[in-house]
Amino acid sequence: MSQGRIKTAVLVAGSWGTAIASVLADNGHEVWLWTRNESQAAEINASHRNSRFLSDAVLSPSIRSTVSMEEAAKDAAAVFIVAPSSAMREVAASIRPHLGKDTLVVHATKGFEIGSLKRMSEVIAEELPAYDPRRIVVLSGPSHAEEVIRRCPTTIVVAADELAAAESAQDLLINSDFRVYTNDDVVGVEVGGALKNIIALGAGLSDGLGFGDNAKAALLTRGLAEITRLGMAMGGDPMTFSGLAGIGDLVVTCTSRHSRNWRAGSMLAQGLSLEEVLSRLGMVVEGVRTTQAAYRLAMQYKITMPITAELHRVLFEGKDPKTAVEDLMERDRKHEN
Ligand SMILES: NC(=O)C1=CN([C@@H]2O[C@H](COP(=O)(O)OP(=O)(O)OC[C@H]3O[C@@H](n4cnc5c(N)ncnc54)[C@H](OP(=O)(O)O)[C@@H]3O)[C@@H](O)[C@H]2O)C=CC1
Ligand SMILES: O=C(CO)COP(=O)(O)O
Repeated sequence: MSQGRIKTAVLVAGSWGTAIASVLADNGHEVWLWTRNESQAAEINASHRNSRFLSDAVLSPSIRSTVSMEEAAKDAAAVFIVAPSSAMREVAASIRPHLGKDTLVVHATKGFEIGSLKRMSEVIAEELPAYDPRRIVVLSGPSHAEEVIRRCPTTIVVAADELAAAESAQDLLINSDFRVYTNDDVVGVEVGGALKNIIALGAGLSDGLGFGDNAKAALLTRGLAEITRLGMAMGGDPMTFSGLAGIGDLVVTCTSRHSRNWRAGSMLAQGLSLEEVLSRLGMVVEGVRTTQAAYRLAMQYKITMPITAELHRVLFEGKDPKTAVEDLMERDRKHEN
């Protein structure tokens, strides 16, 4: 079901947007990579590099970068929004005047809007009121940009209420290095992709404190239990959390040296403040805001999320991480399920 060469726009030119642009270019599509940063656009166009975010990669010369949203999005058959969750509403609103009725809208952002606690597809639907929300596709799964750009074998999932939209995204992205599955559980895929970052922060803390592999396995397993509980309460299919957007992404983010969330946790364990950690990393660490959002969502849905609650105390209430682990271990005894 190939769509042939089409015009695509990727917003924005961070690590993940640049990697997705590269997959689209590898598949022969016309790719416009939008950024708000003129010097970054100039570097991508002249040197085929995005040195701030993917310093080792040489990009396809066919990727063109622009600071003009009109140039990127006008007449595009597919628009990929790959902004941090904090910028999603602003970026989605900025494409509204240029979006065609039949344009495919895909987002690859992992987080919630902090004020409204909305999922990213809900934010996009609000900002694009003329667009059929059933056709908004979410892209998620275990996929570090640093490996995708090197064409390491990667599997991801694309989900939409209207399966044909997910299949269109699958068709645009799939190749022999990048295997794309479809799903119709938008809620589960979005919630799984967002919440795993909380557990990855915890895994980084645990590793940084030298707690070993048993502790990490415990965090992954009990973390998945929390993710599944909240995800199901929000309407997700339990099966999704055993898939790429659940356990798949949880494993890669909790174990990979590429993960910014894991690295942030391990730096916190060294005693750095949250502000210092974020400024040293210089890239988005979604798990910080997602911990705030999930803490509130857990209260809203009356779900027990002990790891999230302890991480919230460590990040925002000054609790010592070692005491947080002791408190987790000394909770009332429980049946596993
Ligand atoms: N990196 C990865 O491997 C993966 C990331 N993701 C998800 O993708 C999303 C984006 O992350 P990632 O690409 O890694 O982030 P990066 O930190 O690599 O890049 C963030 C980008 O967002 C831009 N930006 C921030 N605010 C705005 C704004 N208001 N308007 C326009 N541009 C803005 C930044 O531009 P500037 O430089 O001008 O500040 C920068 O280009 C996150 O939700 C993340 O969880 C998902 C899978 C893999
Ligand atoms: O979502 C990711 C991999 O699938 C990226 O995780 P980090 O944001 O922790 O680097």
